[in-house]
Amino acid sequence: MKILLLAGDGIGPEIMVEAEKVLAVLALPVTLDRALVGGAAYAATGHPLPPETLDKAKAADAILFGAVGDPRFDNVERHLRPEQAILGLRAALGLFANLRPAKMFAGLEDASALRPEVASAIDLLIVRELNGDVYFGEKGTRTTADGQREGYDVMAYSESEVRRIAHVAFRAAQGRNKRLCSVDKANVLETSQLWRDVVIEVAAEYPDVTLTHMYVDNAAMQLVRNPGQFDVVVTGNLFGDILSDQASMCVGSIGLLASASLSEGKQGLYEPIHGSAPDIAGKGVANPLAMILSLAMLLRHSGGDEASAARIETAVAKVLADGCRGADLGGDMGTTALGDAVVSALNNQTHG
Ligand SMILES: NC(=O)C1=CN([C@@H]2O[C@H](COP(=O)(O)OP(=O)(O)OC[C@H]3O[C@@H](n4cnc5c(N)ncnc54)[C@H](O)[C@@H]3O)[C@@H](O)[C@H]2O)C=CC1
Ligand SMILES: CC(C)CC(=O)C(=O)O
Ligand SMILES: [Mg+2]
Repeated sequence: MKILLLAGDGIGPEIMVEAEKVLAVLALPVTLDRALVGGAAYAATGHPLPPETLDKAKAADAILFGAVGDPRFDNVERHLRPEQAILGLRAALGLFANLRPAKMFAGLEDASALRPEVASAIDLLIVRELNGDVYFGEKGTRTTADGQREGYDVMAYSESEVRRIAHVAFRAAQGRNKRLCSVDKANVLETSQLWRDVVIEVAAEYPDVTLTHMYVDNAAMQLVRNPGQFDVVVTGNLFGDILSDQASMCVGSIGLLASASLSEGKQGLYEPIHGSAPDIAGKGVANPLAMILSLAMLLRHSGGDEASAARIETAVAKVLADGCRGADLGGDMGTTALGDAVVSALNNQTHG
């Protein structure tokens, strides 16, 4: 398997080092390559997603992605901002299905933003559509009749876009607890009414899955009130982006949530759900566990290597159960120490 490592900027390179250490311990028959992306690529080449990076991404079986978003370049033209690199990769590679699992790790209940007895029930999967919605609709600024500037971003979903993400979500629910909650804003948005109609059509093919619908404002509230009610949640790009950051604090930290971005084929991009965290970049305190868990998702989904994925997840669970905590979880372990702890847990597995 050819894996492309795109560390990016901010904390991206710091956490990528820890994932590479984990990969080295597993000693798998993989070929690694690297390329610049985001702020690092913009600084070196004047573009956040240079052609050579895109070519390498297209040729890879899987991409492990750190993060992009460098405030030094916040004021460059929008299409050259570091964040455009990840949006460009998602579009160019057809990565329409973003899987964002959130599960409570044993022993971490005290770190949740919720009461421990509420948090302990969390085991959900957000299936976020990743190629459409306001992020990819027509956008711009125009002048209103009364001479003001007005910004606009068109929210649009076609039937086929909704259908293909609905199938991913129903299949995921079949492999879990057979409950799917579709989150929309169908009381207000035409896009959401079509979304809901198509999801209901697709449901006919999955009679073993119980489908419910929830408005996104209620979903945000229910995620905090009673997150244990959710099994699989399917939603659009914007709502999924927001709800998954919220879900991360329900299980303790944004530094724990991994994701897989999948296309119709076997290729996938794997990244933590968080961004480049400029406020802590360079300080050695970023939590690398979401990055390491993203590697596990890569090995499972693109590599078909369930055993190695499970080993990594078991090692991370062990490290957390042993009380290892970074600053985000109220502890004092740095990025390197946390990566070392996972490596050590993996080595101990190997040696019985
Ligand atoms: N896929 C990507 O590369 C993404 C990029 N971004 C970009 O990242 C930049 C920063 O965005 P923010 O809104 O600040 O979101 P962020 O997710 O980077 O950070 C939000 C907060 O969470 C903390 N945090 C994030 N990851 C952490 C980790 N692994 N360990 C400990 N603490 C962690 C940060 O220190 C910060 O206080 C922006 O330029 C944004 O556009 C945001 C989300 C995703
Ligand atoms: C840079 C953003 C478009 C990405 C984001 O916030 C996310 O995918 O979670
Ligand atoms: Mg986000």
